[in-house]
Amino acid sequence: MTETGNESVNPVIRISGLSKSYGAKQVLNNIDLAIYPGQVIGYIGPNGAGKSTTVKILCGLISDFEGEVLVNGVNIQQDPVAVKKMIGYVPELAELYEVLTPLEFLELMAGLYQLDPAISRPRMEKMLLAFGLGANMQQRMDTFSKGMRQKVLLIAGILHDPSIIILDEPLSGLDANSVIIVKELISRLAKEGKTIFYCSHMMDVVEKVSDRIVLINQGSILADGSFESLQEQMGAGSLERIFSQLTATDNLSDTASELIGAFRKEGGAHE
Ligand SMILES: Nc1ncnc2c1ncn2[C@@H]1O[C@H](COP(=O)(O)OP(=O)(O)OP(=O)(O)O)[C@@H](O)[C@H]1O
Repeated sequence: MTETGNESVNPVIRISGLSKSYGAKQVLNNIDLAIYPGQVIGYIGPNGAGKSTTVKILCGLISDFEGEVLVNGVNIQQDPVAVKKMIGYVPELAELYEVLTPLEFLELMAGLYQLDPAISRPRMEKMLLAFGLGANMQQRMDTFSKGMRQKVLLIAGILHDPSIIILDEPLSGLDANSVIIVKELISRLAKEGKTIFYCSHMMDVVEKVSDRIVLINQGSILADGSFESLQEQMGAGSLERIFSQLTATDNLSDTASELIGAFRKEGGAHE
């Protein structure tokens, strides 16, 4: 399956022969991937496939790997600081310095990115308001719900207006209205030419927001293309179905029966 997107321009991210082992365990196996400006990449795969490891390498958090990663032509192993400035990373779970208010935390982040307060302050206030956190700007974050924290993380990740945004399960804990806002935000950022690398297990959302889906399993790319092209190749309707066709080793219905069976005594009586 092939890449999609504007291949007449240089890729924003070029990954060549990327392999990574933890001790004796190889978790990424010779990955090649070229990602183009404005693409929304849905990066999917089963638990343990190697998604977070790829993301950590792209964000410069893991530097001991084989192969080459170029971000806008900059080699990440040679100049990780330059690459970090181009990338916004929104992790699923992160330390938020919970004794701070969202404004204090975002100002700290803006300082790390060396942003001009005249630009960053109104930007963070507008985003907090848009996410319905206007009344909580001066409230310590240890009183925040999971979804409220996730919104602050999201704002922190895009505050410096990066050209590449890496989102790791960004919708985790968000309510239905906030999910709509984030999906809309992703599509508008992509229209502005930003490149989005979106990791998620929520197949229905990946199907809708991504214009290119890359599926990895056991550290290798199994599929790469638009949702429509994957549908055509696999003869399957939903991304959930395509995912399980490509990655499930067992019959999932039998597995569910086994799990239910674990709650029953021999002979079928319920505990
Ligand atoms: N620091 C580490 N030390 C040793 N093994 C690790 C380490 N981090 C990850 N692994 C292993 O590498 C493999 C890939 O992990 P990774 O976190 O990249 O998967 P993932 O696709 O993000 O999974 P999930 O969907 O469950 O988050 C797994 O087998 C995991 O156990």
